[in-house]
Amino acid sequence: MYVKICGLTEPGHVAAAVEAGADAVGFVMTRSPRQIAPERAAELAALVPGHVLTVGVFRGEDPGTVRAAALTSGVRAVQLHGRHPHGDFTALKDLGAVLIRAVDAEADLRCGAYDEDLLLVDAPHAGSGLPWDWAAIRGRPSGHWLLAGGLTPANVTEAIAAAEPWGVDVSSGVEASPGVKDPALIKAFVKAVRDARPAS
Ligand SMILES: O=C(O)c1ccccc1NCC(=O)[C@H](O)[C@H](O)COP(=O)(O)O
Repeated sequence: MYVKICGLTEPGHVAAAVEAGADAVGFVMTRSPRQIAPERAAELAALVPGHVLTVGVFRGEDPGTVRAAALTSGVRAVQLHGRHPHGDFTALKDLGAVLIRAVDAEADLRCGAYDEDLLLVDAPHAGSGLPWDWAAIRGRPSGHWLLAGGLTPANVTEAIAAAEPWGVDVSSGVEASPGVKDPALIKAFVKAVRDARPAS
């Protein structure tokens, strides 16, 4: 099961995510309590070993703005939240980055429908930390997709069993306070995911 830890802002927290065994780490470069500048994301991304995917997170920005931030930060993946048109993904293809389409459960849940490489199915308000009815989408998303929204070390086992995702993503659930990650919670989250078995 793939694990992404999102909303990292500090070198120590990036190190904690890598050490815990995360597959991907996210840097939010859009309005958020976790927002960092592309230049700061570049400093953090430089600390991440090659086997861990660095992801730049955006919401509603035009492709030109996303492209500039992705190039400055050097992230290897771009995550677009909201109802971006197909053309926004097409316009970013030549970046060579992994493209992640992040949507709520009401959207088209076929991974690849917008030429994206990965789908992320999230709560209606990204980064809110609010759980939602994960079981309601069981069997609907296709392809490689990540479940997000209100996950914590305590509930991620249940969420995986309910929705049967390919991977999971967390931000608030591994924080001591909004925007401040807790290394112990990061470690506990990754361990819980590694120990979890999707329901058969
Ligand atoms: O984290 C944010 O504040 C954020 C703001 C705007 C767009 C996206 C954002 N986060 C993206 C993520 O991938 C989060 O990890 C995901 O929404 C889950 O968040 P949470 O419910 O806090 O675990």
